[in-house]
Amino acid sequence: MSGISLTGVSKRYPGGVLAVKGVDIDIESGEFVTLVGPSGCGKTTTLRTIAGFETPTDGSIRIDGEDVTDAPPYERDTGMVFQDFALFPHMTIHENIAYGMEASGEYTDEEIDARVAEMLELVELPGVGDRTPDQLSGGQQQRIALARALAPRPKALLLDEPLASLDKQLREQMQVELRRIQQEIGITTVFVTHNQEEALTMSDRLAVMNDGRFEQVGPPDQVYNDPDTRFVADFLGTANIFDGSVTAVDDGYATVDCGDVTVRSKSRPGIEPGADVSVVVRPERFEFGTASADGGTRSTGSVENVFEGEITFKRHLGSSVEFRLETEAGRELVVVRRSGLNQRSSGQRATVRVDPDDCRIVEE
Ligand SMILES: Nc1ncnc2c1ncn2[C@@H]1O[C@H](COP(=O)(O)OP(=O)(O)OP(=O)(O)O)[C@@H](O)[C@H]1O
Repeated sequence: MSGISLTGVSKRYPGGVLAVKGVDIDIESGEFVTLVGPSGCGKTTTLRTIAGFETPTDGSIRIDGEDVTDAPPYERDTGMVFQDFALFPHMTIHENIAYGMEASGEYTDEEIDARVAEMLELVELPGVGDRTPDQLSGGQQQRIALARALAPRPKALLLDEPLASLDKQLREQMQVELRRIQQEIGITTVFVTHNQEEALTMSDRLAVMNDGRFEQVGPPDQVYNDPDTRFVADFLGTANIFDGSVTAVDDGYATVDCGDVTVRSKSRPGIEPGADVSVVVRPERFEFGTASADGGTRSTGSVENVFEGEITFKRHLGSSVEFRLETEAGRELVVVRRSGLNQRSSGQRATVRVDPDDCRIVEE
């Protein structure tokens, strides 16, 4: 199996759009990496430079240690799946899956038949080989597209929003299925999506893209819990953001004056008093308390990080409940707690608090 390395890869399209601006990543053999970001940030362009459908303006690409920067797609040994499946409508499912192996001229008919049968087993659709694509559902067609991409044993699998056209339930089912298949054969995979939940649940690592750059690359829990930038915090999940000015830094913690409230947060290197910063608190990090009983956080013994307000909104999310709390100063906080623990309702007054260790200072 093989890794993929991008070094300083940029892409400027004819006409002038600089779609990718010097991205670097080393994807390990067998790793599942997701490129995630808003529409137009350069995800598809990055993937297409790996596949060889676009040539980078700058930088280099290696697959399995070999420099493929200028190699055409068919010399790169990658399998690609697109959002619209792109199955050949006039061919049977068997012919679709066999296509890449037939085209290579390297396999006997017996080898191809055996491999097609193996691929149909892998995607759990044995026995559909004689049908045509229009005789399969959307989810089944997408499995066949995956089987077709994997049949010639590519070094890497490249997936461009492959689940985007499926309805929510099927999409969730296919997320699990795709990950199962990827892990079963251990193939290096680059997956493009603008769906943050998909990125967080499926990947070994994700690269959050913004305006042609990688803002942060890391495992899902790290990128979610420890965002480097405000963009990453905002793009992945919900973030409570406190903008303010640092008044003190001691013992690795910063005190941030946000006007209506003071927040004490774990600091980060280079943060000095006087700096304008943003503090991010994930909704699950707040705990409910009572104003009189709290009297402050456990870590600081002060009233920092205790916020009082009225619950203006409550909704059930399944295993958890989301609350909106509005403070006197009009600040709205989003709080998520496990179901069953929360007897509070809209209209009630409440306090929430957060441990400074659960607060993150991010860059703009
Ligand atoms: N063939 C092209 N010629 C010129 N500009 C292009 C071309 N393809 C994409 N672009 C531009 O490059 C930028 C990045 O596009 P890209 O498709 O890579 O983004 P994306 O993150 O995949 O977006 P989406 O999620 O909408 O597919 C956009 O500004 C887009 O308009």
